[in-house]
Amino acid sequence: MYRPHVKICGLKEARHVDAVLSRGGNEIGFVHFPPSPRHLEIADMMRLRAHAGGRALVTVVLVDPEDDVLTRIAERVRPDVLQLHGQESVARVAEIAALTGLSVMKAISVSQASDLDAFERYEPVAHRILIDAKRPKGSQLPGGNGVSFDWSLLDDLPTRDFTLSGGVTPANVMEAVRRVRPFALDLSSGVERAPGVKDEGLIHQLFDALDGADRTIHHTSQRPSA
Ligand SMILES: O=C(O)c1ccccc1N[C@@H]1O[C@H](COP(=O)(O)O)[C@@H](O)[C@H]1O
Repeated sequence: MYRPHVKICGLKEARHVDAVLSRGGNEIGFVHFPPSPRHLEIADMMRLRAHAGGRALVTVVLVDPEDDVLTRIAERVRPDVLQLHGQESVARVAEIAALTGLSVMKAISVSQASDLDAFERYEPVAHRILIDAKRPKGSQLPGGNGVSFDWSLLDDLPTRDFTLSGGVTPANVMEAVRRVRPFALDLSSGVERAPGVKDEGLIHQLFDALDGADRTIHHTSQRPSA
């Protein structure tokens, strides 16, 4: 039976952390990037991290972070994963992993097949790769824009060991699971009623959809072959 690892990102309130964890979410993400409507200061991330305890992986999303920010976050928030969502080079990703001793998930942005060349370049230095849509024109944010990309571009990737993000919602999550079959899914805007405002009802709708997917895939795989 297959259900992807689920990360819900951009959480700002304990009640939303609880909603995600009550439905079996595997990973929660906090954004530390001041232009984002989901930005949290270090003290807020520490509070929510303590609230989550060991119930899920905790990830902090950063965009081209300086060493002093990395050190403060590693020491004070103590996340399990750092998500690097900026223009960090391969060498810089390796440096950040060594500096912090944390798992690093590098985001790569895709709008055409050649963008996936980055996958092979980052794979040797990043513990995980996240594949997101390119930012739309005019957006200040490199992620969290609620836009997806053509998932058929992923058909030729030789692995499913990546995190799919960008515009995943309760309405299309089943299609993402069936079409792409990624190790993990990551979403933020899809469970919000406005930018940066999570909606408990949408969080439940997402997991309801995934629970339905569980059953469908299980039945199909149990069917005896003719
Ligand atoms: O969510 C943000 O505000 C954000 C800011 C800066 C970098 C990344 C950000 N979010 C990440 O973007 C993707 C896709 O989000 P969405 O579901 O399309 O809204 C996800 O990985 C978030 O972690």
